[in-house]
Amino acid sequence: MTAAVEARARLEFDVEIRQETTPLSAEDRQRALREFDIVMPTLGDQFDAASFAGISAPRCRLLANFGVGYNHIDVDAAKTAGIAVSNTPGAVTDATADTALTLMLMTARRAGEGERLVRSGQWQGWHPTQMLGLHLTGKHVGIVGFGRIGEAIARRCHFGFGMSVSYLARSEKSPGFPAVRADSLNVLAASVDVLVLAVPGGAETRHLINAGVLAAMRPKALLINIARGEVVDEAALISALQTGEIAGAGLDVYEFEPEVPLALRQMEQVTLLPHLGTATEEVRSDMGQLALDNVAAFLAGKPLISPV
Ligand SMILES: NC(=O)C1=CN([C@@H]2O[C@H](COP(=O)(O)OP(=O)(O)OC[C@H]3O[C@@H](n4cnc5c(N)ncnc54)[C@H](O)[C@@H]3O)[C@@H](O)[C@H]2O)C=CC1
Ligand SMILES: O=CC(=O)O
Repeated sequence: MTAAVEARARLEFDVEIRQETTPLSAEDRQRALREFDIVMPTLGDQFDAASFAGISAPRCRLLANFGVGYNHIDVDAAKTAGIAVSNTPGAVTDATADTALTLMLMTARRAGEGERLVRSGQWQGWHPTQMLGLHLTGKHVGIVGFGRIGEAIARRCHFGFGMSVSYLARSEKSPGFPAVRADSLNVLAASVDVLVLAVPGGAETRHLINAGVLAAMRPKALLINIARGEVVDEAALISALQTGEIAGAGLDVYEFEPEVPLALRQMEQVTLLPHLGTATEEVRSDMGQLALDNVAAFLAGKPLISPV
């Protein structure tokens, strides 16, 4: 956690701060539930049903997740064990939308490929048809999942790039700029130049983007994923990229994170980021402060600020 968050945590609570950056092991998770009143996990810490089942009387009463996505926590199993869950919505929205736009621009304009060329010392100089990419201005973007981040991406696309916006959502939205709700995922996939994923992870959205959806996309279209890796069938994505069914992809998240298949790493038309969505000092501080606000509210017997 950032220095400001750590300082506040130490000032207000009796804390143990884990220094390792690797995910908690099964043993660590059980110890955490057994020994602490409140645990602040993050996205690699798999609090699955087994983590709770193994403990008869956990001391833990709150999992104050550091992050908005909570697909790594079995919330039903936590609640059955008497443990509440909170997350950090809002704090992450703009930074994650910015990362989506970074991936869109980098992939559309072949920025990674261009940078690799310059770094290799092989660049021969400007010429009229060198490394031509996709002009995003005026194109059609489709957003899968029109929540906080999906809408923030759409706003950037509309106001920044004059793109037309369509989205897939469970209900009609009124974002304050033109945006059309699509009838189905396949209809959306077939009609856009860039398909951006902004749904939560979890069983309901696992492999939402499968071979069928990729086949529906236009050959010049790009897929951008800032959601969760498991939302995309990664093997199907690799195949779609290899056969030219789609033109490129920009990924911040991976199905078996942090493993990134060699096939993806070898493809020039793919932009790969190491889950950087919220990675700014300010945003990680805001996330930590919100997580601590939840802790403080919980300990004061007040309602959680952002319960899951
Ligand atoms: N790459 C990164 O570093 C980050 C990734 N994320 C991911 O982004 C996700 C979204 O975050 P927020 O926008 O804050 O959440 P949100 O809850 O505001 O938005 C998610 C939207 O997706 C919709 N949705 C869920 N299942 C759907 C489906 N099958 N079809 C269509 N719509 C569906 C929901 O109704 C909701 O409107 C998080 O759950 C997290 O997994 C969030 C922050 C950073
Ligand atoms: O992936 C990050 C999150 O906040 O969720």
